[in-house]
Order: sequence, then C-alpha cells, then structure tokens
Amino acid sequence: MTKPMLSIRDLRREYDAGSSRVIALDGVTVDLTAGTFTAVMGPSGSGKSTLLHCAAGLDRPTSGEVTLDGVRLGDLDETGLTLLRRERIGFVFQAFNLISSLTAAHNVALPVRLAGRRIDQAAVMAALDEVGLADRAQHRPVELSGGQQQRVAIARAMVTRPAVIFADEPTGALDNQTSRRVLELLRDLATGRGQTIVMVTHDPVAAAVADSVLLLTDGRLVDHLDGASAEAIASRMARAEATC
Ligand SMILES: Nc1ncnc2c1ncn2[C@@H]1O[C@H](COP(=O)(O)OP(=O)(O)OP(=O)(O)O)[C@@H](O)[C@H]1O
Repeated sequence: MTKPMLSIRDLRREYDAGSSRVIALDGVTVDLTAGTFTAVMGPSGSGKSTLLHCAAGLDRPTSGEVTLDGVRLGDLDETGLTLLRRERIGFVFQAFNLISSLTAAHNVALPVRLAGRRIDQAAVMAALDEVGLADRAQHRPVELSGGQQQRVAIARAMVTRPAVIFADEPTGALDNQTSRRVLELLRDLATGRGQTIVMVTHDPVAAAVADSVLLLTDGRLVDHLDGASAEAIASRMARAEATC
C-alpha cells in the first residue's frame, strides 16, 4: 500500500476558554494520498480551521499525531516546523495575503527568498505563466483584480513545489467564474503535478471539484464523501447543520 502524504492520527485540540475548555478537535483520524484534492467542510465552529492549522504545523494539537511527507510534526521544534512549512507546504488564504508593496513576481519569489535560496526567475515566471498572469508580473496587488491576486497567491504557493498545499476558503472572496478558474488551478496541481491539496470551504460547488470531502461536526469527522456532486454535498451539509 502507498504511504499517505498526510496522516492524521487521533487528533485532539482543546482550548482554554475562561473556566471551561473548548474541544475544537475530538479525535480526528484520516489519511490523504499524494496527488489527491480533499475538501474539508462542516458547520461554523466544527473545527475546520483548527484541523488545517494543526495539519500544517501552524498550531500544536493537544494530543494525537500529524505526519506530513514522512515527517512527524510532533518531533519538530519551532525552527523545524518553520523549515518544514517553508520547504514542503504551500498556503493559500481567503484574503490572498500578498505584500502590497511588492510586484506579483516579487510576491511569488518571496517563499524562495525566505528560505534563503537563490531566486530562479524562470521558475517565478513559469509559475505566473501557469496561473495565466505572465503579463502581470510587474504589477502590484492593488493593480490586480481579486481573482488575479488569488492566482498570484497560488503561484506563490506553487513556486517551491511543496508536497502539500493548504487552502483556507480560497474562493470565499471571489465571484463564481473567478472561483471556477482558481479551483481548476488547484485541481491541476493535484492531477498534473501530484501535489496534495487540502481546502477548507463552505461552498458545495467548490467542494465538488475535489476528489473527496471530509465532513466535520463538533470536532469529529462524521463523513467522508468520494466523488460526490455539489447537490449531494449540499444535502449532506444541510443534514449536518440541522443536527448541530
Ligand atoms: N484560539 C482559540 N481559543 C478558544 N477557542 C477557540 C480558538 N480557536 C478556535 N476556537 C474554538 O474552536 C472551535 C473550532 O473552531 P474553528 O475555527 O476550527 O472552526 P471552523 O469550523 O473553522 O469555523 P468557521 O467555519 O466559522 O470558520 C470553535 O468552537 C471555536 O470557537
């Protein structure tokens, strides 16, 4: 059997909230194979962002284990986690998170610079070309539309060729047509390049582009849908929300 690219074992994350404890994740176990595109869904407060943050080494679980590309995150100190994030993980956020004073090309090159590596201009341009923005390389974010900014963010997440890309509501701020373009790009990264994509979304249409959907409720993984249609996902979500 092939080893999973991302293995999550009995993940639990509790938060102190005054006198009580909030259980954000309550024993989540899942394996994701390399080259797959997975959507994470669930009602508000069900633990989607917490799962993404723990899986990406941005947050430490209370207990349980995450293994990414063969590395046990729990074995790493903060420096080790930072290096792992720089070298093996890409991030795409709803708010794009581009640096406003930098051109598109400089934004894309940023992870390479942060990793202290030589910037390969050809690789930066190839990433921009892949997202259809080669002619916008010298533009700053303010000169780009929301969809174009998100495509720059995807080019930035691709440029180090990370094993796993985590996307938190990447289409949340985009219109339908632009969303479709961004989702197609993520789809191509999984299918064409074998990268593993994990995307949090509230949108069943976006989730239907993924290979499978993980459904969280109250910090628990309650369903795993494979190849479901947007309608099937929407109706499963409605049931999950009704039981909250
Ligand atoms: N830093 C924190 N301190 C205390 N409680 C937290 C903290 N972060 C998250 N929580 C709680 O953990 C639970 C899960 O939160 P999380 O943000 O993972 O949910 P979500 O599914 O991503 O929600 P949404 O769809 O609304 O973004 C919620 O009850 C939330 O209030």
